[in-house]
Amino acid sequence: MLCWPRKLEAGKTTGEVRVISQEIWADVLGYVRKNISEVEYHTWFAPVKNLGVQEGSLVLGVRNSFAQEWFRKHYLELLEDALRSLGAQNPQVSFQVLPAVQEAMILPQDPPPAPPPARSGPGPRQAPAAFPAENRKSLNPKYTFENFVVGPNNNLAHAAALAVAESPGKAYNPLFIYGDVGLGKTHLMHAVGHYITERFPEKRIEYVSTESFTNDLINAIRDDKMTQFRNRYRSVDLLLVDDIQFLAGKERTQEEFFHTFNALYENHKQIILSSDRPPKDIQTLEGRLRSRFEWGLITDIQSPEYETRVAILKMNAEHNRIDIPQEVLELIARQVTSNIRELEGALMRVVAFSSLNSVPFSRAVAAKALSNVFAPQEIKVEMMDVLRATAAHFNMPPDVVRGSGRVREVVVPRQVAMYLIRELTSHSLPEIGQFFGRDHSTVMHAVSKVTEQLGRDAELTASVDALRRQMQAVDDPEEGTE
Ligand SMILES: Nc1ncnc2c1ncn2[C@@H]1O[C@H](COP(=O)(O)OP(=O)(O)OP(=O)(O)O)[C@@H](O)[C@H]1O
Repeated sequence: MLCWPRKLEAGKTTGEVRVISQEIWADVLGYVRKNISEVEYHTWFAPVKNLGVQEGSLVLGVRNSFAQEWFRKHYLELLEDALRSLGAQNPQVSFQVLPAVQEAMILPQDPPPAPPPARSGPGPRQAPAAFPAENRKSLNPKYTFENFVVGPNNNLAHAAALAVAESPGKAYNPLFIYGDVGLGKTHLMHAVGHYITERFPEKRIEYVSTESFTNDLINAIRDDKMTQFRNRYRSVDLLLVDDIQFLAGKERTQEEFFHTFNALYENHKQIILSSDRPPKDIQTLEGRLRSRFEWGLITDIQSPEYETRVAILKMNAEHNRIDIPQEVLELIARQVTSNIRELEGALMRVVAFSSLNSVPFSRAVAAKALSNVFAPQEIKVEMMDVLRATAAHFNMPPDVVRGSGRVREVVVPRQVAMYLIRELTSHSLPEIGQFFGRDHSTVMHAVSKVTEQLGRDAELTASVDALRRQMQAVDDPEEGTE
């Protein structure tokens, strides 16, 4: 059966499980979609609701008993394969017929069963009801200033965005933010949108990618609806345009955008543009547009340094109510260095892996979860790793194992930890002694005591074996973690 951590089972109705299982669900849908026809996918999978994990099984809500039977017969294996591809060893899936009311209640929280987007910008998520109806379509509720971690890599862009949010149309117009993929340009633009929406609910905001702007224009020309097109873009108070570099080489779109820009600018409406490069490096961009892009403020976002990456992971984990040790976040932050979207993906991968295999978070588990995606780094076993793993194995806090207690329940884990540190690290007896606040002869005694018991005491042998396997997965992420 598919095992999930007890923590998750216990809280199966909480947001925590839903968040985790939704991450898994999005991947499952991606897998399914690759393996069946589009018609089949839309007929059967689009209406399915992910109900989360219950008693170790991924529960899917279907519309009626016919669909339930159909899924059991035709898609069970495919769904199990999908979970296996995510690292589940004994996947289990079950189907529940949804009462009409429940179905309606679940809808707003579920991820859209859409195909993976060509570029992973903000998805078409549902926004809280408090959003003004017009703006909510285009702004991602997660992309707010509160959820944006400020570091040396982005503090100028952040300050400029905040200034614009406080005085739209007055501070810097246009604000031009550039930087590599996945570094937070869209997030900052949306943050300005949210800020303005909250303070001035009557203001109209339009967020659009350059690609959508181009497509809208093509459709408007085709359908003879240029007036509507112009009204739409020229009547807003804040225009956010993503990936403006894609204007390059599109003369008609550039022409139309030029007039949109002028209309807004002359009326003191705020424009924010994002791009992967500064205006001067966008080839085949008309000079008059380039110079307008340079009228306001041009600011860039760089790759985040280590501390900012850890802070982003921490905020993400807290946001999703995932209790994950700092050292695991640090490992992920060392593994993924240049793209925040990938950084968040890596965190979710570790969460899904640990959840699907019912193993607690640890550096070893994180290394294994990420080994297929990122080149495995050399991860050395440290004394602290062994102490933490041993303490968790015996269900007690690390400080107690390292403390002065003399009862057998504490002494055995302490001796096991000393034995494993001696075996798995290159630390000397005095160093290990110092780590435990003891003399080297105590460590020597512990090592010989455990050696003596191995093979004789089945329980102790099983504990040492399990911990050794877990620790060795740190050195060799390809090793099993069970
Ligand atoms: N400083 C930050 N703090 C918290 N989350 C961030 C930060 N920067 C980026 N992110 C997150 O990283 C992900 C990618 O960010 P975003 O989509 O804004 O990148 P982008 O620069 O617009 O990328 P692209 O060029 O692909 O459009 C988002 O989930 C966003 O919330």
